[in-house]
Amino acid sequence: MRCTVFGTGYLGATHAACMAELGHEVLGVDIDPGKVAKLSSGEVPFYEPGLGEVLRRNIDAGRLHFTTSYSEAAEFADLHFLGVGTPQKKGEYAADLRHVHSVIDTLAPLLDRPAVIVGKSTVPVGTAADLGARARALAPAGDAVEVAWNPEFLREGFAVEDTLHPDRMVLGVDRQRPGRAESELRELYARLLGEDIPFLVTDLATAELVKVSANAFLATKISFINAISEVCEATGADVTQLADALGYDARIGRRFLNAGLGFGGGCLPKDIRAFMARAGELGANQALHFLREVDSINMRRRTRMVELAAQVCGGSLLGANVAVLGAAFKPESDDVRDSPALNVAGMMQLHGAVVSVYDPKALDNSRRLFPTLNYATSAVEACDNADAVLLLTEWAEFADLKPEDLNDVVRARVMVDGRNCLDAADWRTAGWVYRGLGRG
Ligand SMILES: NC(=O)C1=CN([C@@H]2O[C@H](COP(=O)(O)OP(=O)(O)OC[C@H]3O[C@@H](n4cnc5c(N)ncnc54)[C@H](O)[C@@H]3O)[C@@H](O)[C@H]2O)C=CC1
Ligand SMILES: O=C(O)[C@H]1O[C@H](OP(=O)(O)OP(=O)(O)OC[C@H]2O[C@@H](n3ccc(=O)[nH]c3=O)[C@H](O)[C@@H]2O)[C@H](O)[C@@H](O)[C@@H]1O
Repeated sequence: MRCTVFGTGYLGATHAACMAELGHEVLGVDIDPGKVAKLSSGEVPFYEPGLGEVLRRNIDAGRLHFTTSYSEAAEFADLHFLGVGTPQKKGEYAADLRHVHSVIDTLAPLLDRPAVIVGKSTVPVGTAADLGARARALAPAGDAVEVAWNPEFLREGFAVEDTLHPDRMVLGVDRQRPGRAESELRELYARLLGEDIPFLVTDLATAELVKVSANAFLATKISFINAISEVCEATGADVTQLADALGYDARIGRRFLNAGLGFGGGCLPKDIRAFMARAGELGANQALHFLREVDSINMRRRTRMVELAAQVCGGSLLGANVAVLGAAFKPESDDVRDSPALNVAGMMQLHGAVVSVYDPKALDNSRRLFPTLNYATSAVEACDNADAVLLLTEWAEFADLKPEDLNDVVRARVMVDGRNCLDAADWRTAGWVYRGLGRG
């Protein structure tokens, strides 16, 4: 089969490469010529484990190409995926849909034969129906253009794995109109679905809500354990052992109960806010009030970390040398969008600390976002003469750090473990002051 993918960022580049991996002919479309040039040459313009190999294998096979040309895309296929960004609007909670609208407004007028547009982006409920009306009005093919919604659930750092082995496939279709989105996607995903992966077909609104509800639940689970973490801090209890004990209950499960600096990234924070905004527009805002608390618990973790850093530096950050290990919003990613680690680093600098940041993959993106911070090329360099070391993103190389790696590097043996990924006893035995978030 042939398909296009509009938007070749973290989601779209992965989707395009993986659809080619399934044996299809794919054309990725982006308005960023730099990104298109890099992808066309087999270079992934961001860090995503394993994606480079899939990209290059399928470019070499002649199945995968990238372009900035919408007319080329309209000619190339009749199945078009939409994977552009839906960031939070400046100064509002609502999602910014201008990129989504731009794809439809530019592509639809070129559609002079039947076509299926399948949304992957995370959008407020009701968007898909609106885009369908918009596309049918603009397309020469009129009602022969169908808009469906197939939300994406991939996690950064596991994007290829999650795309090729999803937990489930969800497809929303316009129940008012006969269409071929379901048959097209069943054919496109056939090699995936063979692994008895559930394929749920529903209406457009339900599919849109499944996605935002999934992210809202995940954010809620994280803020739940971080709320409990605040109680643990007040009682000297250990939230990591508490989470282990909760996780043995199959109804709760241990995953996403890691207390620490909380959630960031280009999705969870914006998606819960957009969900609240949309619910408000629909008159259902009471229903999602709890998400306000989810958001504020999450943001409180960051200010708590800054307080803790000041505490361990003798009560003030003024003039303190602070090493920050981790800048990406999570390990195995270079994504610094709403990174809790960088947010904390920036706040500490504002409090007068001299901050030195190291991250295995996210330094370039960090420099662009926070140019005034100091950046190191290794953990040891970042910790040189440090009054405190803050572990804020749990990269494996940081979780594997031993006290002897840093004993003679720092000015004061103080470790603040923002992701509770170190063994407190190891560090305390080596004479370090060790503080976790919610670990006594
Ligand atoms: N990043 C992730 O792990 C996941 C993201 N999503 C959702 O997917 C969507 C995209 O997210 P990301 O890939 O992270 O965003 P991104 O910002 O990395 O990529 C978006 C891409 O779209 C391009 N673009 C913008 N306007 C365009 C247009 N008119 N035509 C063609 N290309 C255009 C941009 O140049 C950029 O390369 C969002 O709605 C997000 O919530 C869903 C699941 C996972
Ligand atoms: O819509 C999206 O973009 C995606 O958002 C999340 O994926 P992602 O943001 O890539 O990363 P997660 O692994 O979910 O982590 C999100 C944040 O939560 C934090 N987190 C995660 C787990 C945990 O136990 N505690 C915790 O603080 C991480 O550090 C990170 O900052 C969802 O997990 C994906 O299913 C979804 O497709």
